[in-house]
Amino acid sequence: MIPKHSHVFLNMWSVCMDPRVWENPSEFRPDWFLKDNAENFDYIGNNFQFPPFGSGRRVCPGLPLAERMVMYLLATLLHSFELRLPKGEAVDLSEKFGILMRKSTPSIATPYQRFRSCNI
Ligand code: HEM
Repeated sequence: MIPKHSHVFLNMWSVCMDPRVWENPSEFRPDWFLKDNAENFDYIGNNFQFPPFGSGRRVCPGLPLAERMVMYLLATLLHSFELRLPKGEAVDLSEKFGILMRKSTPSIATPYQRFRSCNI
């Protein structure tokens, strides 16, 4: 386990995929972040296990806005639209390494409105 206040330079992104920190890091396991576990995954920049917003002097200044809005935006989108892939296609989660981690195959999905009265 990496010490909480390590002064060793860490590559922020590789630590998110480090099996010493995360058991089976490539697995999609949203339960890691459920309420009971949430306090273990502080993301405000003091804990290097999970630094999605960076850390230190250049930590993301949009964190408080993102924290309030991302869940709301995502929930609204998923509530209002069903996203369908082209027939016969599956989502490919393989990654392409770079400054930003990208999907190696982009997914193209079509949003279908779930409710007739939906205005967004
Ligand atoms: C889920 C949403 C977001 C994520 C994951 C995110 C992530 C990041 C990360 C990783 C950095 C680099 C931090 C570092 O160098 O240590 C950064 C920087 C930055 N972010 Fe965000 N960000 C998000 C949303 C936002 C929003 C909503 C805003 C503005 C409204 C914003 C504005 C900025 C700015 C201006 C910087 C540059 C800070 C600097 O270099 O001093 N971000 N962000």
